[in-house]
Amino acid sequence: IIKYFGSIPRRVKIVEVGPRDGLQNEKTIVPAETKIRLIDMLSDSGLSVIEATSFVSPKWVPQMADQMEVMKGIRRKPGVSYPVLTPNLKGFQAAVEAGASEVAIFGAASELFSKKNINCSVEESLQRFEQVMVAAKAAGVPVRGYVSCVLGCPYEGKVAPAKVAKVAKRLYSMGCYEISLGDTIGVGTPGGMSEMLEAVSKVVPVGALAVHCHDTYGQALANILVALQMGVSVVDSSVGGLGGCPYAQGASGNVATEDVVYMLHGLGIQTGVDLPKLMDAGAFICHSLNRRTSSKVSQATHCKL
Ligand SMILES: CC(C)(COP(=O)([O-])OP(=O)([O-])OC[C@H]1O[C@@H](n2cnc3c(N)ncnc32)[C@H](O)[C@@H]1OP(=O)([O-])[O-])[C@@H](O)C(=O)NCCC(=O)NCCSC(=O)C[C@@](C)(O)CC(=O)[O-]
Repeated sequence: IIKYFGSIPRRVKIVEVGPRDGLQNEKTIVPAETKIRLIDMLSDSGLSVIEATSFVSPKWVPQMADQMEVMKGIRRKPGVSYPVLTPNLKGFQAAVEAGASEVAIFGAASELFSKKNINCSVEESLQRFEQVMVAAKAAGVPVRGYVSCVLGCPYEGKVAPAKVAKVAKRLYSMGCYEISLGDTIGVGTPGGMSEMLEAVSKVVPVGALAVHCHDTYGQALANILVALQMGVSVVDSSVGGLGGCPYAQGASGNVATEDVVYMLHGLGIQTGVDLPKLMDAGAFICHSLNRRTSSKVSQATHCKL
């Protein structure tokens, strides 16, 4: 199959963001033991990166206030990393205290989104991230970088690829080992995705890029396929298609991990993920939230039962 898809990778790393991005927007507080069980089920499914929680202000995101309990409660599987979000030095220090061995800083290509999400300008955020980076380097903690609003902003509308490239380059230059490009509100199309990736891959090696697609307009899988064709081999997704950013109203969940895995396996791409076990994790969390899964693959499979 692969010959029809250009330079599509043979193996893809999936970064599971369900326990963090998936749950951060839930209005009812999800008990820490449910989050811990979810993370353990996800690691049992073969996922190698599971974003566990975030060390942000509990006033801003109350759902993540149990970050310490979650980090202490999970069963750490060898070979699996459990990164956490840290917006500033305070968050970084708390994360390390909780035993985090990898963190992520999160910036945006849009000024207004940056202000709404982390209460500072893009430039101020990059200065804060520099401080986190210095501390992380001293502690030997790898840092991933996010850029939000790469294909559109809920407050500013269209975002120019050059703006995305500028922030991505800064994060990469300060030492992030990977830059995740977030279509925060899921407005992108394959055309916009390819244009944006073309601009970013001129300043950050494509091997250090990840895509993070929300599925608001039903374009996420198509956008991911384009990214794969352009050489990207890291994809963020959320089990059950849970999620949304509390500071991006109207944004639906991330693309469902089950659907990404199904597509990748159909392309002959290895992920290391056991799809039935992953679907069990999705069923567990959707049942706990009393919610129908947004994964098309899980919906179709359950219809057949
Ligand atoms: C960044 C801040 C903290 C600035 O918030 P601020 O109010 O400007 O912070 P501050 O430095 O002025 O401090 C105010 C209070 O917050 C406390 N504080 C300060 N820092 C921390 C911390 N790390 N952990 C816990 N507490 C903290 C600090 O101690 C103080 O407490 P008080 O004296 O009032 O009791 C705030 O805006 C915040 O927490 N924002 C997080 C928002 C968030 O988590 N959004 C969702 C994640 S991003 C996302 O989902 C997008 C992504 C990554 O998935 C990709 C995509 O889809 O695009």
